[in-house]
This record gives sequence, structure tokens and C-alpha cells, in this order.
Amino acid sequence: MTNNADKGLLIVLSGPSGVGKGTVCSMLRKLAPELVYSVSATTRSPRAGEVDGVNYFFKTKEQFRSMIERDELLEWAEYVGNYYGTPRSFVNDTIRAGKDIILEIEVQGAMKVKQKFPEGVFIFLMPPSLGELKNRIVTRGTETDDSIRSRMSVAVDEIKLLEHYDYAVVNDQVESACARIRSIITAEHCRRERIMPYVNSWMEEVR
Ligand SMILES: Nc1ncnc2c1ncn2[C@@H]1O[C@H](COP(=O)(O)OP(=O)(O)OP(=O)(O)O)[C@@H](O)[C@H]1O
Ligand SMILES: Nc1nc2c(ncn2[C@@H]2O[C@H](COP(=O)(O)O)[C@@H](O)[C@H]2O)c(=O)[nH]1
Repeated sequence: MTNNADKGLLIVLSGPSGVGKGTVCSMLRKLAPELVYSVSATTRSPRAGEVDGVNYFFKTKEQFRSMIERDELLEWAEYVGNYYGTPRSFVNDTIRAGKDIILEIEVQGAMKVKQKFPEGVFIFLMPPSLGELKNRIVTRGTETDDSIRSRMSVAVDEIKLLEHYDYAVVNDQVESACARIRSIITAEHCRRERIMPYVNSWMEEVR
């Protein structure tokens, strides 16, 4: 019998564009270097400073479609005119090796992952307010006015899907948000480790 306690956690971190998912993940990388980060494929153009294979695997639409056809993506979604998707094999290999992996993805993709991995840990990162969310996207300085409008309009619908997540974390201060996420991960490990020995022993009995 497969013991889920031996597998790593699949952690999904979603939240509207500009809430600070990338910023929080960067700090988590420093605070919790044992966590593995999934690198997504996308058809959007790289921003200044973004590196292929580090921030994203940058693909043409044709290349992305081939990845879909070859069933190489665990999930994918269209977001504000571009495609984004999670390479499947890296996620599977990581959790099978007993390591925890974080997917930083938008909500449509997160819901697809939930169907395939209901045992995943689904965390929604919330902005302190919609005004502050807009302020963060604008201040980042990476988006055109059109893109800011589209991202803000999608954000309102995304926040409505909060109820499908296991946890909501407000990104008021990056340090506090990271501390809450690390507490969630610790608690999820405890939950699985506490339950699995009992489950395994009674599974032996009923076999
Ligand atoms: N807690 C915070 N307080 C103030 N500013 C923040 C906070 N967290 C992130 N920011 C700033 O908000 C902007 C957006 O952050 P970031 O790029 O991490 O968001 P994101 O959710 O990853 O966006 P996207 O989904 O578009 O990639 C950045 O300029 C970042 O420095
Ligand atoms: N469904 C997926 N969404 C993803 C993936 N990788 C990133 N994202 C999300 O897309 C938006 C826009 O990202 P940006 O880098 O253009 O600002 C944001 O919400 C990301 O979290 C993915 O593999 N699948």
C-alpha cells in the first residue's frame, strides 16, 4: 500500500495578480530552502530580468499546444491572453521523492489541480484591499494600462473562488504571510503523520 505520509506535499499558492505570490515565494526560498518550486510554462513574453527556465519556461503558442497534446501539463489555463501551465513530471517526481513542492498558479489551474490531487494543500493569498492590490500592480511597473485593467477585472472573480481553498492568508507584510504559510505546512505534515500509522495498521487488518 502506498503511504501518503512518505510523499511530499503538493502546495498550491493562488491569488490575484499583484497580491505578492512571487515576492512571498522568494522569501520562502530563503526561509525554507527545503521547499521545491514548480517552474511553469507560459506563452507571455519575459519581463526585464526574467530568465528562461528560472522564472518560467517561455514558449511559443505552438510549443505550448504541443505540450498540451503530449499531455505534459498537470494543468493549464488561459489568463489575460496568454497560456500558463505546470509541467507534470517535475511535480510527480518531486512529491514521490518525499519533497514538498509549491505551485504558484492562478485559480482556474488551481481548481484543475484540486480535481486531480484533492489531498493537496490549497492556499489563497489575499490582498489587504482591492485598492492596495491595484497599487501593487501599478507600482511593480511591469504592466500596460490595458493589462492592469484586465488583471484587476479578473481579480474580482478570482477572489470569489476563495471558498474552494483550504486556507486564506492575507499578504499584509511579506514576513507575516511567510510565517503563516510555514505554519500551515507544518500543521499539514503533523496531520498526515499522525493519521497515517493508524490508517496503515487497520488497513493491514482488513486486508
Ligand atoms: N506585503 C507586501 N507589501 C507591499 N508590497 C508588496 C507586498 N508583497 C508584494 N509587494 C509588491 O507588490 C508587487 C507585486 O508583487 P508580486 O510580483 O510578487 O505579485 P504576484 O502575485 O506574484 O503577481 P503576478 O501573479 O502578476 O506574477 C511587487 O512590486 C512587490 O514588491
Ligand atoms: N494556471 C496557471 N497559472 C499560472 C501558472 N504560472 C503562473 N500562473 C499565474 O498566471 C498569472 C499571471 O502571471 P504573470 O507572471 O504573467 O504575472 C498569475 O496569477 C500566476 O500565478 C501555471 O503554470 N498555471
